[in-house]
Formats: sequence, structure tokens, C-alpha cells
Amino acid sequence: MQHSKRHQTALRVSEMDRTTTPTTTSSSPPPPIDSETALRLEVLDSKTYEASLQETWRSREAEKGFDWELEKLRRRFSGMEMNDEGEWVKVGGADWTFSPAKRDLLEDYDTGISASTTTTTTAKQTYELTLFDTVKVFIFNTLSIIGMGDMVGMSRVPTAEIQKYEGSFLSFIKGALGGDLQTLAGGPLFLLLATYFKKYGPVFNLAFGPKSFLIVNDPVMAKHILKSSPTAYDKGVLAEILEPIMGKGLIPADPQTWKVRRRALVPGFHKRWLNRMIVLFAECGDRLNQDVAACVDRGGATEMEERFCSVSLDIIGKAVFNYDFGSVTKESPVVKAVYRILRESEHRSTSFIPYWNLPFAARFMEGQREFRRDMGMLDDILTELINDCVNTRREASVEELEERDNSDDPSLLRFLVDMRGEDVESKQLRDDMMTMLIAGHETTAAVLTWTLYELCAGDQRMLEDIQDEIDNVMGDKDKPDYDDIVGMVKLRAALAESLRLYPEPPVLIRRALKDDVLPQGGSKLKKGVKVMKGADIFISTWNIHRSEALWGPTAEKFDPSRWGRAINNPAVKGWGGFSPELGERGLYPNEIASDFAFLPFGGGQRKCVGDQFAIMEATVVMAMLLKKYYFTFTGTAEDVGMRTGATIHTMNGLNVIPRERSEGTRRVGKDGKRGGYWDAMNKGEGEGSMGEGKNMKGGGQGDERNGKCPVDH
Ligand code: HEM
Repeated sequence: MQHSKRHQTALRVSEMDRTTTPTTTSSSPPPPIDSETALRLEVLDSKTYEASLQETWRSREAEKGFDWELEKLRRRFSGMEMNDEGEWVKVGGADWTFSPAKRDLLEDYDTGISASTTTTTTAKQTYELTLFDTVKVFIFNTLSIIGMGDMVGMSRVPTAEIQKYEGSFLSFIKGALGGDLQTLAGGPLFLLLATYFKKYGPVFNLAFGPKSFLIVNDPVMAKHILKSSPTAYDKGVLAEILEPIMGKGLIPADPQTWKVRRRALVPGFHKRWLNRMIVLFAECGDRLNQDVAACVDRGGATEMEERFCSVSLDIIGKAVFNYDFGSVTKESPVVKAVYRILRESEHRSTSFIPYWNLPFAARFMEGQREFRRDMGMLDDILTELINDCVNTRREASVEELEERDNSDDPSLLRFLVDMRGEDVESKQLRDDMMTMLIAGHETTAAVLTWTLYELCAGDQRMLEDIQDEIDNVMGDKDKPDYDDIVGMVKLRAALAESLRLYPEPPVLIRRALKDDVLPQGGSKLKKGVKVMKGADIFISTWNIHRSEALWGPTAEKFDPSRWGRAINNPAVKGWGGFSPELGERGLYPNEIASDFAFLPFGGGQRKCVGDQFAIMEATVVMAMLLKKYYFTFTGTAEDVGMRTGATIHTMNGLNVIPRERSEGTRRVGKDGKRGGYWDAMNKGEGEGSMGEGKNMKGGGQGDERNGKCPVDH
């Protein structure tokens, strides 16, 4: 792959006129400028966050008073200066774009993709937070922390404060300088939230000094937030972190951009495409099986997490932009760059200080320099793929595209580029592709990893039942089709169970864009929970998915048979419980069937677009693997360990011993029979009790390790 030449710093003076919106900035070529100016002044791309911030100072009338003085100061710190014509332009040098101001990483690269866009807008609407909102939230939070919140009308929500640090002094300093929340919290943040959940219940504030987050661990409150309009809650901190990487891709997108892009992207996931994807999943599953075969020949333990990462990277590369990373079979600089970018995205998502925005970060932090190089490489590839696709564009309506034979290039990129009316010159396409790549890769790899771990480490009858099911459904076939996926009920239940115990990501992040009141749910706050405009919220899916109030006393156990049994608890006001018959309608028991107590793909309007894709992918890859191999796990939960970023990873990899399945490796239970796990559980083996509203049976008495989390908490 030839990389296009970068760093053509075709820089130009900002064309932004403060009396017009940045999004209407002309996409016509910039006026010629002399080379000296070119070295000194940077483009103020109308799609950058900086431009959108400046947009809020649209009229000269607004440019007065204390706020305006602060804004001028902020601009100067951000490396901007006012030129003789009274325009603010970016001057090379200081790079102080500390939160909330951020710079678009792509400013540094000429990607060859025009920044013009007719499909998106950066203009902020009335829900834009003002400095006043931020200061108000800060003051009210502080009052709540010191127990005086109710004086200003706040609900009596308990506050958990991170005060104690258990690591070494040196690691504390390192964590503080790197803004690493995990280090400061002494481990994965969601595990800290799990500890506080046991102490404080369904809703509490988490305070780091003056900064505070509202932690929601309740399905009724979560449903309220997720089902509210996208203009009531946005992605807040998450959008600020991801925007430099994903631009205006769906995940960080502001509500207006999101509305337009979601409508454009969803048709790409049509039925015919998903069917074609099943063939792709099987092709990549085949490569994985060949790789595992080589490990069987070598003997000993094999690290499977890395292999699952490779297979899901290969799948997403082909599915999204028809690019073969070939990572299962070879190592390449591109694959390494993609992994480093994913690591960095994950690290950023657990940082409370945007260290990447610190002055001169790109110059003095080796990691940041490397990150920018990697992003440049990936952007070049994306640019080239987009350009190739655009050069062979054959416009058609969505209906025509759904019918078109796409066997030579079934990618989402092809679909979007050929879609009539799509602005193919826009940087938006690059943002969409990058977002899909990141969103669809590690998440699926993690589901595969944790499912295999639980099946190997837990009650062996479970694995046997699932392997018998695979044998029965697939018969002599090597590769499953759609009907087989539907037929493998137990395997899909195991994947869902792994998503329940290891949700990716373990928290959903939101920021309130207006004042609101959350319903009581399982809390004791009869009048609900007051939320102020500007408040940052973490919905802990980890805590909701493991809550005993919702899932009974066996909540922390890996028990895929639970999806066949109903459960309810009237003590959680307004919660409809889990209904298996609703869960059977789709490929997995979704948030509707559990009334938002199971949220593996989120819920409401910003629910994952790739849920069906992911479940099919995981089912095909796992079915092919388990049809051929038997895996033995000889370690302990601690050997596997756990760490997290946006997704939950093992700490030390998943080392298992693969053996080819044959009569010799088929295990037989004490009574001389294979499997029987589902039968035993449905007959009430290890039945748990739920108190009022109890109607759930369950709680296996299998292997001791079954359901034990790989870290203590
Ligand atoms: C097991 C695999 C996956 C899991 C667990 C997962 C999980 C999620 C979750 C929880 C959200 C909601 C985030 C929020 O509300 O803040 C989400 C959003 C999203 N996911 Fe996935 N995802 C998976 C696979 C995929 C795949 C394969 C793709 C693409 C091919 C994808 C693309 C997206 C996109 C674009 C969004 C943003 C949707 C929007 O805001 O409109 N995901 N995902």
C-alpha cells in the first residue's frame, strides 16, 4: 500500500467570518498565500472543536464583559491571535488546548479529504453548556459532597470519595501526571464503582477532589437517560476524548451530526449484507482454526485473546472498508499501528486529564508522537481506500444498493460511497470508517475471550452441552449459515451471559444538556434524583448486570441457562423484569426483554448499530472453533487477571491448551453421560431465592471457579 505524502502544510488563514456559521464555510480552494505565512498560520478547520467554540461568540454584541475576557484568554492559550483584520487565526507554537477546548488531530495532516461537508454541522444549539452551567455544577457538587446539597434543592444522593491510594508513591505521581484515573483509583475504575455500589446502592456521586460524577446503577434510571432525546443527554466527556480520533463519527457525534449520519449508516447494515458477512466471518474463522491447528501441533498452552483480537480485526477491516489486515497470518506495521491507536483510545478513555492536549505534548511525549505517526499512517490508508472507492463510484438508491450483487466489494464504505446523495468529498466518511473500525473490533474480541474463559474454567457440562448443540445443528458442515446461527441457542445464551458479566464498555458516559429528574427505581429517593444541566453521568452496566436485586443471588455466576427463566423484583420501582419470551425474538436477549437490566449494546436512540453483526460474528467464530477443538484451562482466575479501557481485557492473556476434538477428548460425566447442564439447572439445581417477586431459579453448583471474577473486588 502506497502512502500518500503527508505534512503538505497547505495552511491558510482562517476564513471564518464571525458573522456566519463555520459550517457554511466555502469548500472552494483557499486563496494563495506566501510561504512565510504558510509556516506561521494554521488552518482553522470549520469542523474543529475550536471553530465550534468560536461559533458561540457569533455576534460582536456578545464580545464584551468578563466572559469575553476569559474567552480571549482561552484563545491565546490555544495558540490563537487576532490579525490586523480582526480575525482570530491559529499561530504555530503554543498548543494549550486544555479541556474543554480540543484540537482536531487531523489539523496536522493533509489527508487529501476535503473538510467540507454538507451533511454535518458543528453549530451548537441552545443546549450548549455555558461557563455559568459548569461553575454552577461545580458549586452544587461541592455542596453535595459536604452534605449541604439539599439546601440548594439537590437530592440526598450519597457521595463516595476517592481518597485512599494503595500503590507506591512513584506510581501515584506517574498516574497523576498521566491523568490516569485507573492508577489513582488503584485499579480498573468499574471495579471501584462495583465496591461503592455494594456500599451506596443504585445511585451515588463519585468525587475526585472537586470533580464529581453521578454513578447510576439502576435499570429504571438508565432507561430514562438512554431513552431521553439525544438533545437531553449527550456523550459529554467521552465525546471530548474520542473526537480527536473519531472526528464526527457516530459514537462521539453531537446530536445534529448524529441524526444525519445515523440515518445514512443504518441502511448499510441491511439483511443481504449481513448474510454476506456470515460468509466473511466463516472465512476468517477458518484462518483462525488453521492457526490453532498449528498450535495443537506445537503442543502446550496457546494465548487465545490475541488470536481473537486478530480475527476480529481482519473481519472488521474487510466488512467496513474491504481491507485485508491479514493479522491472523502475519504481523505488519499497519496492524501494529492500529493496535497502538486502539490502546491509546482506551487509555484516553480512562484519563481525567487530557494529557494529549498538554502544551507541546506532540513534541515531548514519545507516546503522543508515535500516536500521531500511527494516525497519519491509518489516515493515509483510509484516504486511499476512500479515494479508490470514490473513483469507481456507481450511484444508486438505497433500495437498488440492497439488491446489488456486492460479492467483489461488500464493504460498508462501498455502500456509503455509492449511496445517491452522499457527500463523498466530506471528511465525514473517514470519521465514520474510523469509528466502525474501533467500535467493532475489540468489543467482539472481548466477548469471544470471556466466553471461552468461562466455558473452559467453569462447569464442564456447559461446554459439553454447547459442543453437542453445535454438532447437532451443523452436522457435517464446517461453516454455519444464518439458520445454524439461529439454531445454536445455547451457544448464543453463553455469549449473552459473557456480555452480561463482562459488558463492553463497562460504563456508558453521558452529560445532561438540561435539568432533569431521574425516577426512583431501586433507590429510596421517592422524589427521584435531581440532575443539573452539565452534570456528568456514568451508567455502570457492570453494576446493573451484576446486581442481585435484578438477577438474584446468582447474579455474579456465569450461568447461560438463566436466559430461559423469568425474573422480577417489585422492590425496584418501575422495573418490568426479564421476560424470556421477549428475549427469544432476536439473536440475543436485548434491553427490551430485560427492561434495561441487560444493556450489552446500550439502548435508546444511540444503541449500537453493530449488535446483529457482532452476535453473528461471535457465534460463527466460536461455533467453528468449538466444533473442532476442545480447550483446557489449567490456571486460576488470578492468572488471567483483568484490566480495562473501553473494553475489558485480561491482564495476562487467556492461556488454554487446545486439543483436536475426537472421541478421546470428549469428556464423560461421573454418571457416564456428557453434558446435562441445562437440564440440571432447569430442574432447579442450586436454586437461588429472590425474596419478593421471586420467580427465578438458578445458581449452579459446578466447578468452584465458575463465575469467579478474574480479579478480587
Ligand atoms: C460485541 C460487540 C459490541 C459491543 C458489546 C458493542 C457495544 C456498544 C455499546 C454499549 C454502544 C452504545 C454506547 C453508548 O450508548 O454510549 C455501542 C455503540 C455503537 N457501536 Fe457497538 N458494540 C459492538 C460491536 C459493534 C460493531 C461490530 C460495530 C460496527 C460494525 C459497532 C458500531 C457501533 C457504533 C457506530 C455505535 C454508536 C451508535 C450511535 O451512537 O448511534 N459496534 N456499541
